[in-house]
Amino acid sequence: MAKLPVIDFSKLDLLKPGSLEWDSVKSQVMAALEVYNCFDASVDRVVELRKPVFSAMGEFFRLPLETKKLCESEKPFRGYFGPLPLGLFESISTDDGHVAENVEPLAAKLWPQGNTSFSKTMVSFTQLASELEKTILRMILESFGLQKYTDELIDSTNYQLRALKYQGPNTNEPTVMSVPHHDLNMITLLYQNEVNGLQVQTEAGEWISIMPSPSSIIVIIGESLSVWLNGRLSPTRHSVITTGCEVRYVVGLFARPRGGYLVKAPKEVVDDENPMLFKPYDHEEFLEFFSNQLHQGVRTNLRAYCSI
Ligand SMILES: O=C(O)CCC(=O)C(=O)O
Ligand SMILES: [Fe+2]
Repeated sequence: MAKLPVIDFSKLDLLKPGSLEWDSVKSQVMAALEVYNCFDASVDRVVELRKPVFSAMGEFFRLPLETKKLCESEKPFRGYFGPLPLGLFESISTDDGHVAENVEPLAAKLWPQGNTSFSKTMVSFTQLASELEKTILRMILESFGLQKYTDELIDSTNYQLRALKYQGPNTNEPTVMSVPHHDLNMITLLYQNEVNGLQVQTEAGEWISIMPSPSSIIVIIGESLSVWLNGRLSPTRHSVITTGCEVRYVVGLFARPRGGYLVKAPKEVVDDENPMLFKPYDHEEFLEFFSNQLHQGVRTNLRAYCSI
């Protein structure tokens, strides 16, 4: 069975644009995306966060439902605490989760006596993941000759932190927890506990099961990056299928365009041979449309929403 390429990002802090090391990692990234639409970034520094992150998430998800619901729709938090089909899935998100001041109020709301280790741990993860995301984004833009747009894109990114919990389905029958989909944001980074389940579809259409190591951060391309690149990269189609009774925890960084920023393909990727495929759009406006449609039982997709 095909295996996702593993790319060594252990020298993340030392990788500098223009260096030989940078160019070598960049070409591995582009080669992996071309075939797999996805790759496994190996980051040794995340291993020391593994225990604290999953124990903080366990502490959060074990809180009573009424307590978790306190933060369900209060900005900068967004929660989902079921009921979903099967009632198996819960999640909580924080906008700009790399900023301690955004995560601390969540801990203060949930634990009246405070819980500084929860916010510290989650913020440390988001900071590390956002550094990795910026590096990968810069490499992708450079390889399309678009590096001058890197700062503009980074400045207009919301580094959303998301914690996900999947209850085990209590059966050995593979059970679909998340149907095949594309993420809507620019880039998603996923870090999971020992319970596997993520599957991704290669460019040739083959589905592969992801078996990450403790240092693996899985890199997924979302639809808005594909739109911004005028289709130069395909978004990663993926799903979650699990078995057994163990809880699956995933912490993710969902880098997405801020409201007010017009997502528009730069002129360098538009020419006679590559006409503009998508209308410029505002991501927050799209998300509002998306969520209204979802309430009516329709899952739209971004490329259809803004296609010309
Ligand atoms: O659980 C995972 O590994 C993937 C989650 C996912 O696809 C999503 O939240 O969009
Ligand atoms: Fe996803």
